[in-house]
Amino acid sequence: MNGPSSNDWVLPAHPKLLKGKTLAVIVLDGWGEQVPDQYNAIHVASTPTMDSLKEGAPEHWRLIRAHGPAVGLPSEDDMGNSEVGHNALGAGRIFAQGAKLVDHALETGKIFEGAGFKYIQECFSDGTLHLIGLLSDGGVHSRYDQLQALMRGSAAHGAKRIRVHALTDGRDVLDGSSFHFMEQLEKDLEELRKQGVDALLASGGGRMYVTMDRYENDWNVVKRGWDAQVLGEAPNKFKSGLEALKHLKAANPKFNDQYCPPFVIIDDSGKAVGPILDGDAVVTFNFRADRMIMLAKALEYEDFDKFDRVRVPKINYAGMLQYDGELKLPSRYLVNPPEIDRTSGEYLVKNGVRTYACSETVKFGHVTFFWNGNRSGLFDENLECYYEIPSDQGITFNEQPLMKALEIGEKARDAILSGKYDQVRVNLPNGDMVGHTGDIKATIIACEAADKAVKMILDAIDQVGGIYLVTADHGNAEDMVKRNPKTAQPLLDKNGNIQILTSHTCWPVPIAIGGPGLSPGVRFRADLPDGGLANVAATMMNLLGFEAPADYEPSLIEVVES
Ligand SMILES: O=C(O)[C@@H](CO)OP(=O)(O)O
Ligand SMILES: [Mn+2]
Ligand SMILES: [Mn+2]
Repeated sequence: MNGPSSNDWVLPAHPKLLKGKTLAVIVLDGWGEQVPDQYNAIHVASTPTMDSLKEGAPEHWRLIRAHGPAVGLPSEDDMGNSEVGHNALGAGRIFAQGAKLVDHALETGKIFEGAGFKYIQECFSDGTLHLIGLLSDGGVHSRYDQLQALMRGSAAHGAKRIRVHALTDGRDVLDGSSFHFMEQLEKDLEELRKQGVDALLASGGGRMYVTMDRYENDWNVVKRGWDAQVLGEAPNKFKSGLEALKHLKAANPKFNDQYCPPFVIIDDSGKAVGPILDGDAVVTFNFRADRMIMLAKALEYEDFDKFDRVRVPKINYAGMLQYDGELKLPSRYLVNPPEIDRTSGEYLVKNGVRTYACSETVKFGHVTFFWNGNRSGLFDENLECYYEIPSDQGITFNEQPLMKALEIGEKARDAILSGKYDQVRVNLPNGDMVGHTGDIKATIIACEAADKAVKMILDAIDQVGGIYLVTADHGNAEDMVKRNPKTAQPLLDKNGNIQILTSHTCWPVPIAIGGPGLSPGVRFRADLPDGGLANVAATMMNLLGFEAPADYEPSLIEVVES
């Protein structure tokens, strides 16, 4: 759909709510609502500010859906994630997301008829098809069944030589599950070999240490992957993926899937079996954008100075999707991305709303790029300021659970007090980033830090007579163990240890509104019990004094006579 004509961008004034109140929009990353037990880090943490907001229920505090179809994912079993969560928050409508679009393209076989695949296919007669991505069925960045279908379909469509470059997960799925996925991959590759396709694993490494950095936090991560995938070089060399994982784990008591060191697979003569060479085809098979963009740049850009690529092979490269609509990156892709248009950010800027958005690097793109429908950059440099606080590099965030929460709080406070902005939007990463480490103690500290940052922002809103809207993009820190779905009791592994959950969850997230600028008659409607993240954009527009576009999901608030 094309954008409306310039007149259509005008949002009508809300009949009852006035413009001119500063609105703080706070997104707590990975902050859901779940049973209050010892494995709920948010519950255990001292979070007086968030607790006090809860007292406003049901008129000023409620829960909203942040997973599954409510955010455009295939099923109720799909946990939420930052991409789909911030897309829904910013766009005010539910778009079928990457996971679903790829499923459809594979089920119908359309993926193999598209221009992207045809481009890849050009290399099949003489070159190798390389598939790089996350080995997981988490459904956040990739899914194993999609990789399977892509390998089989490519073979059926003429690929003679396939090399997989696998990134182990342990973040969207249980730590340790890389062994299971690697075993499955090796079986599937063997099956292909039986059918006459020369199919092998070529390299591997853990997602957080190899390749899948985001927002240019640490190019070394991408370089490690480049060396293994393209140059066929890594400090660790093995004959098979399983052998690699077993050895690396045995060698390091702290080994985990997310931080597995890079390795390459070698043949009997000690030569890497699958470096990327001139004339090869490459597909990055993750559907999610943020953690593939840096590699896409390294693979596609002629001018590139982020690290020494040593050798830049002439390849036909396609992403599973196009990851950045504004940069048109990558230029070739197998499946069209969701066309997220007319986002609230674009509307608001066209209606003169001045916006300040801030987070630290690891989540900076969430409140900007994802919020704006996977679009880089500002809509209007005169009305917007996006501020990035550099994240710590090279650490797992349980080592530094405070992260930059207080710095984000300070920046937001200053932006609010400056009077220069109508909307001040932040993402507070702590619950999520520390929750992903599986370290419960550190996650508790992380949640306390996020709560303090919320307080700083709410205090500033108090001072200027503004309004706040506090919510989250999906669950994480509220549930740190894998549970028996029937009893909710923690599940034990074969050694009798509690299984730690490093992933997001399917739990709902809170939303709270308030502040001295909130009209007394404003309250959450009772007739939207299934409301989700996509209902937030219209709510924000109302709080800023506008009616939302007619096709946005309905606002969560109503104004009653008080
Ligand atoms: O770290 C990430 O990439 C995901 C989990 O895979 O988390 P989030 O969606 O919160 O960014
Ligand atoms: Mn998130
Ligand atoms: Mn996360």
